[in-house]
Amino acid sequence: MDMLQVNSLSKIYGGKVTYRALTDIDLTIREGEFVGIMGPSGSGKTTLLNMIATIDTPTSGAVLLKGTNPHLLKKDKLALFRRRELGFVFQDFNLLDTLTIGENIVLPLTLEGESVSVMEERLQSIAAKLGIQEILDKRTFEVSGGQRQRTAIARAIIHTPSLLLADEPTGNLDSKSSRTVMETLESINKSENTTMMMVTHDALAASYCHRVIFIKDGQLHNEMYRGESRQVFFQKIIDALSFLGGNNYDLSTVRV
Ligand SMILES: Nc1ncnc2c1ncn2[C@@H]1O[C@H](COP(=O)(O)OP(=O)(O)OP(=O)(O)O)[C@@H](O)[C@H]1O
Repeated sequence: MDMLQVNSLSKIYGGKVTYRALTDIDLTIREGEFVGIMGPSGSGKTTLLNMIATIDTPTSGAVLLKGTNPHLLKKDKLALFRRRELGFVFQDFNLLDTLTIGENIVLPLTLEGESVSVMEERLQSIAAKLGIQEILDKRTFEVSGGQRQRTAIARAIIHTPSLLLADEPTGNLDSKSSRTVMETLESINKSENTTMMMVTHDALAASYCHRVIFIKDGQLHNEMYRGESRQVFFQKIIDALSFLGGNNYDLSTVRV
C-alpha cells in the first residue's frame, strides 16, 4: 500500500524577492518503507519535509497521506490529523526540560486524553524497546544526547503514527550515539512497520534506510536502494554525494 504520495509539489517562498525552493516533486513512499532524503545545503530537503509535515503549505501540487490531503483540512481537523497520523523527530530533540523523560514520552497520549493505566503500559513497553527504562524518572538534562534522541523517538511513535518524519536526527550526536539512534529507528521500522522519512546530511545515518532520494536545486535528482549490505550502500551514498557536489559537503567529517 502507498502510505505517502507527493504529486507535482512546488514551493515558491514569497517576500520582497521570491525564491523557488521546490519544483514539481513526485514521490511515493510505501507502507513500512524507510526513506532518506539527501542533497546539498539549500537544495530543498527541509522545505519538502515541512510540506509533508504540514508545517508549511505548498505553492502548488498535493501531499496525500493514506489518500488524505492534509493541506485541504480545516484548522481543527488538521491539528487532529497532525497529532494522530504524524510523528516528529528533530535534530535538537525538542523535549520539555520541565518534565521527566517518561512524562515527555507520554505527552502525545496526554493530549489525546488517554487513561493513566494505558499510558503507563504503553510507556513501559516502548521504553523497553528503546532501552531507556532506567531513565524514565530522570530530567532531560540528566541524560546523554543519544538517550534524549531515543526519548524523542519514543514520544514520536507512542501514538503509532502512520508516518514518522525526522529532520537530521543524528545532527547533534557523536558517532556512537548516532549508530544507536539509527539502530533504534531501524528496529522500530522493522518491528512496528512504521513508515519513515528522514532528512540527513549524514551518510552513515542514510545507510540505514531502504532507499535514499537525492535532491538538487529543488528537484529530484536520483534515488538508490539499499540491497543487502549496509556497508556497500554507505559507500555508494558517499560516491553519490561527491558526484552531486554542492555546498557544505565536507566529506572529511563523514563517519564510517
Ligand atoms: N522561509 C523562507 N523564505 C525564503 N527562502 C527560504 C525560506 N526557507 C528556505 N528558503 C530557501 O529555500 C532553499 C531551500 O531551503 P531548505 O531549508 O529546504 O534547504 P535544505 O536542503 O534543507 O538545506 P540545509 O541542508 O542547509 O538544511 C534555500 O535556498 C533557502 O534559503
